[in-house]
Amino acid sequence: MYMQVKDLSIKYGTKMILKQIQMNLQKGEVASIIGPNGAGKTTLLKSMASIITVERARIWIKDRDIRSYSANELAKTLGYVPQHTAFGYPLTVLETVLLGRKPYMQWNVTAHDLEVAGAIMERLQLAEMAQRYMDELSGGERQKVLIARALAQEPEILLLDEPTSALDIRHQLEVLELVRQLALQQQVLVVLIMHDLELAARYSDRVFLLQQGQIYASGRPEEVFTSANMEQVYGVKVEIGQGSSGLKLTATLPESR
Ligand SMILES: Nc1ncnc2c1ncn2[C@@H]1O[C@H](COP(=O)(O)OP(=O)(O)OP(=O)(O)O)[C@@H](O)[C@H]1O
Repeated sequence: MYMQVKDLSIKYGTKMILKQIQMNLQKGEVASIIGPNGAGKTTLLKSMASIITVERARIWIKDRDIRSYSANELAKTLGYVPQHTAFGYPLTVLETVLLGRKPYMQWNVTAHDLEVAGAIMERLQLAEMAQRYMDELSGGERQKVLIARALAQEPEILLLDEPTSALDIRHQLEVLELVRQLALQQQVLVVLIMHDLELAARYSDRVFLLQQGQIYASGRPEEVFTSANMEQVYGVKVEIGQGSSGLKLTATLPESR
């Protein structure tokens, strides 16, 4: 097993936020975490990224407790893109992407670092804005730069918290196609938090449905996206059909007819 979450529980004050989470994740798969607002998705992803430190050996990467990784080792292994990032000082797009190379650098940016950053920026169509400042970008452009920074780390695990939330439909598909390719071609493990259930179904090999800090269901998209699960967890009526590009979910409030 490549990455494991073993019996993870997390409390804020007296409130249990995560309860006995178990996940076994393989190399090369795209896994989505879904669930209603406040279910604990971000808390789970932050624990997996070691942003939240857990007290016991609950998160394992390649059979090693995540707490035994040095910061540098972890940055080469795992890239994490949060939902929101605050920038303390002005950086250009290129400088931001190059920050992703930091775990590999000695003193200076090498030609190879520039090459890696350049290739990723080309792939995400950011090359033309390389010299622009982050605070001059649109929300979607900024989101793509942060994904590019994580990719520049050349991580084996990519954890993305709602990576497509600020993107228009074309850029959503581009980013999701890109992560699927990374999983398929470079065997990267990708874990996404997604609110768009149809996109989650389409791009994930596996889905973890969270409800009030617990995994309510997990499995292949067609196993998890059932009317019963959706109604139970989201409190909506969902008709599930087969569209041309995957599952089609039509949700209605239970009281509406
Ligand atoms: N630092 C914190 N201190 C106390 N409570 C917190 C903290 N961070 C999150 N919570 C609470 O933990 C619960 C889970 O939050 P989390 O952000 O993990 O949910 P989520 O599933 O990602 O939600 P969303 O879909 O709205 O982003 C929420 O009730 C939230 O209010």
